[in-house]
Order: sequence, then structure tokens, then C-alpha cells
Amino acid sequence: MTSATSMYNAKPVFADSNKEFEQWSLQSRLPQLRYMVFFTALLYLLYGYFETLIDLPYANQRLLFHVVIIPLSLLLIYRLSFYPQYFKQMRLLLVFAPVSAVWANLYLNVGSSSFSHFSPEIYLNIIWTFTMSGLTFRYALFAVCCSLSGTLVMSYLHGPNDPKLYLHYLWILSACVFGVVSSIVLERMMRSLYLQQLELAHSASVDGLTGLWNREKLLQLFNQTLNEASSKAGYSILMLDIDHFKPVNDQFGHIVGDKVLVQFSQLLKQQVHKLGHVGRFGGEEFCILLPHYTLHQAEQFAEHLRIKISETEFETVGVKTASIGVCQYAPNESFETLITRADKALYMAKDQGRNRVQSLN
Ligand SMILES: Nc1nc2c(ncn2[C@@H]2O[C@H](COP(=O)(O)OP(=O)(O)OP(=O)(O)O)[C@@H](O)[C@H]2O)c(=O)[nH]1
Repeated sequence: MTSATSMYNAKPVFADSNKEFEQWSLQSRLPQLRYMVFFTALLYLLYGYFETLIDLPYANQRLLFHVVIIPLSLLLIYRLSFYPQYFKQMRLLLVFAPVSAVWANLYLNVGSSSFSHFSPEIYLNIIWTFTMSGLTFRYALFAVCCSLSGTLVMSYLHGPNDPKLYLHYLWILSACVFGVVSSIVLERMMRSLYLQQLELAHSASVDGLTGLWNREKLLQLFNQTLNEASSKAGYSILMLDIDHFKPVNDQFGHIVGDKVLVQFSQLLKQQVHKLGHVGRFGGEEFCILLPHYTLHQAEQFAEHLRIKISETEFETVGVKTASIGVCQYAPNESFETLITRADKALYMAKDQGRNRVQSLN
């Protein structure tokens, strides 16, 4: 038999936001990235040192590129990786560093008889950019295209028909193919992990039957909105309880009872929309957070909600009503105390005959 939960609760669809995925992907690859940039910086220092042992043209420029500019860019990436607020700058450097390394290589070596000794740096650079830089595919592709445009222009200027260059092109092509394939496969894996993680986080925050936030998530949203609200004007909450819900179960059964809870939740969601947050506190008790609402405004909203509920035709059971307790947040009050006060107001509403709004100062 299908469970009530799976019957009513549609699987959430997550916005596959590229920006957020890229941020998450870069963040989760930081440990690898830190090792890579650190060792690559060391490698360049060694590279620069070895070049000083050989009689090569552009000796000063070689030192400048291989001992100063590239290692410093890499170490800056390493440093920035500890500050999430600088991720954009770090990504820019992650694109800039390999491109500048390739362009420097071409500037220093193309046309010289020893070019073949230096060209492996370009092949490795392409693979590094695609697979180790932590860049998502589109950024890595952009960086490699910039590097390759330089390679092709330089190669063309220095003898496009030189058959020895065909080998060079072959290795570039191979590096691109290996890099593209690995990067795409890796990105697919990361994306699926990301979506799984979003789904997990979502299902840990919602009530399984109604899809409303659960108590823990509501507490989190309360703290979050309280900090954001800068709402010195007021912050109020509503506690709602469906009146005489037990007879619904007794008379029509639990499945119908569940359907009423789902329909009731949808109504609350529609009415609250962007004004605040709605959660289920268990059973037929619900809570609404209204940041920016004074007690008076919250009372008016609760009254509007009470009327809407009493005018709604619930499937199978017809008309149902709800009682509502309203409370305004007092400075430095804990969520638990606020909830207790709103609960008290709710039970006063019940005691006074149900289908009514009761507030408490
Ligand atoms: N179908 C269904 N019933 C639930 C669920 N959670 C709690 N209930 C039922 O909700 C009913 C709550 O009943 P009571 O707390 O006695 O209150 P009431 O009958 O609504 O009366 P008042 O609140 O005093 O107006 C109980 O019968 C619970 O079994 C649920 O997830 N699904």
C-alpha cells in the first residue's frame, strides 16, 4: 500500500543554479586546490632555478615569470582560498595563472631550437587547468581557449608548415581531449553530489507529510530573520491549531485526516507567501513567523487567515475552523519562550470557544 507521505508530498524540484553550484564545487575542491597550487608554485621555482643553469635567451624575463609572477599568483590563490568572500578574485587568478604561464612559455621559447624541451609545460598546463585547478568546465575551457589561441598564433607566425610542429599539435590535442573528458565526467559527478546534498538538506528541514518547514528549520529561520529583520518595528508569530480534528480521523479515517492537513498547509502557504515562514509543529499544530509585523498587524493577519480557513471547503470533510494564538517577540526572548507564550494564547482561544484569534502581550 502506498504511504500517505508519498501520496501527497511531491518530490521537491531544486533550482539547478549554476552560480551556486560553481561556488559549492570550488569550495568542496579547496583541499585539493591548495595542495596543487602550492606544489605548482614550488615546481615553478625549481623550473626558474634550472633555467639559470642553462644559457638561455631572455634570462631576466624567465626569472620574472617563473620565479616571481607565476609562483606569486599561485601563492595568492592559496591565500585567497581561505577567504570565501574572495572566491571571485581567486577564480579570476585561477584562469589568469595558467594562461599567463602558457603565453610566457610561447614568448620565451617559440622559434628557438630548444622549444621541444619547454613545450611539455603547455601540455601539462592544459591538463592541470581542466582537472586540477578546481575550475568548473566552462571556466577551464575559457582559460584553455585563451592559452591555445596564443599557441596557434605563435606557431603560425613561426612556420605553420613545419612538420615538427605537427607532433606539438598532436600532444596539445591529446591534452585537450584528456582534459575535456575528465573535466566533464568530474563535473557531472560533482553536480549529482551537489543535487543529492541539496535534497538531503531539504528533506532534513521539512515535514514529510505537508512539505512545510519542521520545528528545527523554523528555529533556524527565526534566528536568521531576527538578525536580518532589523525590524525594530516588530516581529510576531502565530500558533494555529485545527479545531476538533480528532473527529475527522475517527469519522473518516487517517488518510482523509492527512489530506485535510495537506490542504490546510497549502492554504497557509498561499496566504503567507512571502510575508514570512510557515512550519508544522507536529499533529495539527502550525506556526507562522511574521518578521516585520507588530502585534496589531499580526492580529489583523490572523483574523484574515481565520476567516479564509472557515470559508474553505475541505475535501470529504467540508468546513473546518482553526484557533490562533498571536504573540510579539520581546527583546532577548528565546524562541522557546516565544512559542510557549503563543501556545498559551492559542489555548486561551480554544478555551473561549475555538474559531477565534487570541493575542498575548
Ligand atoms: N491524520 C492525522 N492525524 C493526526 C496527525 N497528527 C496528529 N493527528 C491527530 O490529531 C488529533 C488531535 O486531536 P486533539 O489534540 O485531541 O485535538 P482536537 O480533536 O483537534 O480538538 P481541539 O484541538 O481541542 O479543538 C489526534 O486524533 C491525532 O491522532 C497526522 O499526521 N495525521
